[in-house]
Amino acid sequence: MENLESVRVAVNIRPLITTELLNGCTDCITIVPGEPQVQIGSHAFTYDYVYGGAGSPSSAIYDDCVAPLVDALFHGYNATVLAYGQTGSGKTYTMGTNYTGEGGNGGIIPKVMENMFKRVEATKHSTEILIRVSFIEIFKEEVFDLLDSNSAASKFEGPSLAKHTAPGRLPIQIRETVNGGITLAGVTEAEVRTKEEMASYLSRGSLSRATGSTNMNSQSR
Ligand SMILES: Nc1ncnc2c1ncn2[C@@H]1O[C@H](COP(=O)(O)OP(=O)(O)OP(=O)(O)O)[C@@H](O)[C@H]1O
Repeated sequence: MENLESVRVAVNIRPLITTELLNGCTDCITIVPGEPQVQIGSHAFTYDYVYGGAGSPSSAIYDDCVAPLVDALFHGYNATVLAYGQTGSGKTYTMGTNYTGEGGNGGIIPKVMENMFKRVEATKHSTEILIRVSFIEIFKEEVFDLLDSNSAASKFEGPSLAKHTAPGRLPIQIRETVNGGITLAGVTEAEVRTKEEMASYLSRGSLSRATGSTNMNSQSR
């Protein structure tokens, strides 16, 4: 039955970070043993998976939740992995979108890249596969192309500067296609042939993000 569900929800509980410990914060979530269920006070919430804390190790997220989607891609399906949570809850860390190219491959996206190209390599004699990447940021209800080399954001030289809204960045337009789909007009779709090439777009786009640093997320950048 589980595989028939097209949407599955996993919770990744992060440990308290140093500033929280210094402020005397304590864990408020307990995991119901043997169940994908967490308890906060008198409220219990059930998900498809629970990682971190006393749940399954976070390192299992890719194999459990994402590897089947990568497999499905090669069978012609679309797949989306969406990280949702308040600021500082661990979305960037879990997804791996603070990628610098040096180590730190624990996030979901670096693992997707690695496994996609393994698959491409294994099937290259029988199948031709075209991979294109886009990297956008939705910031204050506008969409920005993080791979646009003409954009002011991409010309920023370091991650510390990239924390601020880039002046002069032009948002891209969201349009509806004739058949009712949604398209991002003119968004960069870069063709990539190797994992390294794709990783360079991820690290370039990561540096161009304008997302503000907050007290809760500043250590992840
Ligand atoms: N599973 C984890 N294990 C250890 N540290 C973590 C984990 N998840 C997040 N952190 C740390 O918690 C802090 C906040 O995480 P992160 O920046 O990923 O949050 P975020 O949800 O992306 O925030 P924002 O929405 O503001 O961008 C960072 O210091 C990060 O290194």
